[in-house]
Amino acid sequence: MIIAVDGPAASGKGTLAQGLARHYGLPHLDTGLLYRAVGVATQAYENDEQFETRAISAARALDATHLADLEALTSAEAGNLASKVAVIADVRRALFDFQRSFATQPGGAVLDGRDIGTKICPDADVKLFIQADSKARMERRARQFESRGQVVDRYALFHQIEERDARDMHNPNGGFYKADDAHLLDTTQLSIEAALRAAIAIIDKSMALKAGERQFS
Ligand SMILES: Nc1ncnc2c1ncn2[C@@H]1O[C@H](COP(=O)(O)OP(=O)(O)OP(=O)(O)O)[C@@H](O)[C@H]1O
Ligand SMILES: Nc1ccn([C@@H]2O[C@H](COP(=O)(O)O)[C@@H](O)[C@H]2O)c(=O)n1
Repeated sequence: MIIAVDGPAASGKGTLAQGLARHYGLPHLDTGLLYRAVGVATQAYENDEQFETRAISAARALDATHLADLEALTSAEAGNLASKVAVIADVRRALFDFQRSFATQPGGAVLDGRDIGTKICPDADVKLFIQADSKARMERRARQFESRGQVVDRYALFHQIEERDARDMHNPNGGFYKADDAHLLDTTQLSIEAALRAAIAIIDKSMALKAGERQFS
């Protein structure tokens, strides 16, 4: 079974995807980490004319060793850099095969990102689009950073998240929108556990419906 989980920054899609992977015994890929790793590898060229070519080379050279330093990859700066390299068509092309072969491994997988249901796995068995209002997302991210001992400027963080969302939504090479067959799950008022229970209910119902359709076709 392939489960696609998409949604904006700090909506909780990664946490949810991890929980789903545990529940269904599937491997999980946080695809944002790939873009973050490319962004971090290209950081020194951010304001340089070589930025694009360096990002493409980094994407082509990416392997699992570049995904190890989670602390660096999950910083606000890495998220920002990720959304800058994510607009480059050849970067997306270079990362496509990695994501696609992860998704199509025997038994299936859970992938979370922005374009999983639309571009990477349009054939996913179940697609979830996770939503939460901007203030809730900012607060979740703020607490995440504070738990690492960082001092957080909530006003700046709110604007950073909105800016990144806007860049992602208007990315001409991205696919960040809710697929027609994706299930919308708003987690603004849901705890992590309640969001996971709601997602499992959606998936189980959807898989049961599909099994029923197969039986009568
Ligand atoms: N339903 C929820 N209620 C409260 N906190 C949550 C909820 N879901 C996730 N969180 C917390 O919010 C923070 C961000 O969650 P997470 O990393 O899963 O979001 P994300 O959408 O994957 O973010 P990004 O796209 O930026 O990687 C984490 O600290 C996580 O524990
Ligand atoms: N499938 C994806 C995943 C991510 N991106 C870009 O990477 C940035 C960081 O992603 P996070 O999920 O870790 O926040 C994100 O803002 C996107 O620009 C993407 O394009 N496609």
